[in-house]
Amino acid sequence: MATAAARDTAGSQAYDAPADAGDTAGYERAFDAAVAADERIEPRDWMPDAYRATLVRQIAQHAHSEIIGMQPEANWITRAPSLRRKAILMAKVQDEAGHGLYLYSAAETLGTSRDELLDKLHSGRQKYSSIFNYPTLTWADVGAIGWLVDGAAITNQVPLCRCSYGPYARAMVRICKEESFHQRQGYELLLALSKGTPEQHAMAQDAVDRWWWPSLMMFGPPDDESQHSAQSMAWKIKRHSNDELRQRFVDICVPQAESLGLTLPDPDLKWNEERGQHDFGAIDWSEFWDVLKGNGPCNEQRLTRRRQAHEEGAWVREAAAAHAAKHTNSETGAARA
Ligand SMILES: CC(C)(COP(=O)(O)OP(=O)(O)OC[C@H]1O[C@@H](n2cnc3c(N)ncnc32)[C@H](O)[C@@H]1OP(=O)(O)O)[C@@H](O)C(=O)NCCC(=O)NCCSC(=O)Cc1ccccc1
Repeated sequence: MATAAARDTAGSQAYDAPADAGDTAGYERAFDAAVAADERIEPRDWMPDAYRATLVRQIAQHAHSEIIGMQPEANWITRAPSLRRKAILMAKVQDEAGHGLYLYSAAETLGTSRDELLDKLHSGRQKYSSIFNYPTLTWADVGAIGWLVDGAAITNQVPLCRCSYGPYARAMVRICKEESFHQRQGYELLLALSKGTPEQHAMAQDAVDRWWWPSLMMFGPPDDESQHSAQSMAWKIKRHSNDELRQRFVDICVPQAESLGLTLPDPDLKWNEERGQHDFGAIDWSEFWDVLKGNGPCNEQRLTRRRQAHEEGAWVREAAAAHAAKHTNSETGAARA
């Protein structure tokens, strides 16, 4: 059997599949053995239908989050306080579009088309991250998104670089590198505000107060309410539970908040010597489920804008398809001649 590294360079190839193509139990055993041995599953490998469906669900939701996630920050591009900040923010928002595209491509390797996924997003049949249903009220929110939202995204996504499905795992490597830059720019932006005038400091604190709890919700429901975690962890799609990653994020943020000179809005947040981790207050899960149902402050605005952008982009898709067809025809013509 090829090692994960060898398979990464070799591209798509089947793991040790049974000789008899009708031997479903044999395929299942080979798939389970490949997952147990930490091998990568590649697009042409046999995989259980439910594994494929779980990946499409998660990767599509992830891709949609990147694309919808462009909106809250793009809201501030025209109002960035300096040319430097504007250039950084434009680069960040462009990176997010790129992440969405890698992820849609990864989902396409599972036999689902991008049109189908976008249609499901636009009709509300597939989700995107709850976090992007909150408004960006001040410039400091751009910093809070970078520090907290990108910070939470990295904490969740670094383990996904070891996901059992090859195309998703490989997409995550580059995405995590770029998210790391995003997180640092958010931290640096908040630090500048925190050390600025009393008004700027207050604006930074207010942004952190509003984004802290929704950032903790990004990791998903508590483990005992997470319907997909057990199976996704058995398949090594997810490597850690929602609560484990949430705890890791809290422990990372506490010293960073101190260095920023900002406080986290949780009176119950304190170091637990025995556990070697921070205790933190109760999350308002009713708010989370309500946002998922479409009742967050910006759900309607985000989806309306997305549908509108898709319609406005129709001519670009048509022109690209016409160009590709012309190119293919002229190549075919050249080959005939
Ligand atoms: C951990 C989890 C999100 C959820 O674990 P699972 O095992 O999949 O589910 P579980 O059983 O625990 O949940 C039960 C139900 O609840 C749903 N649900 C749960 N949580 C959420 C939520 N927060 N929002 C909305 N829905 C949520 C879940 O889908 C399921 O519903 P379903 O049955 O599908 O209808 C997982 O899918 C994952 O790691 N995804 C990849 C990472 C990813 O997508 N990152 C996105 C942010 S990227 C970013 O931020 C970059 C950026 C930064 C700045 C600016 C711009 C861009």
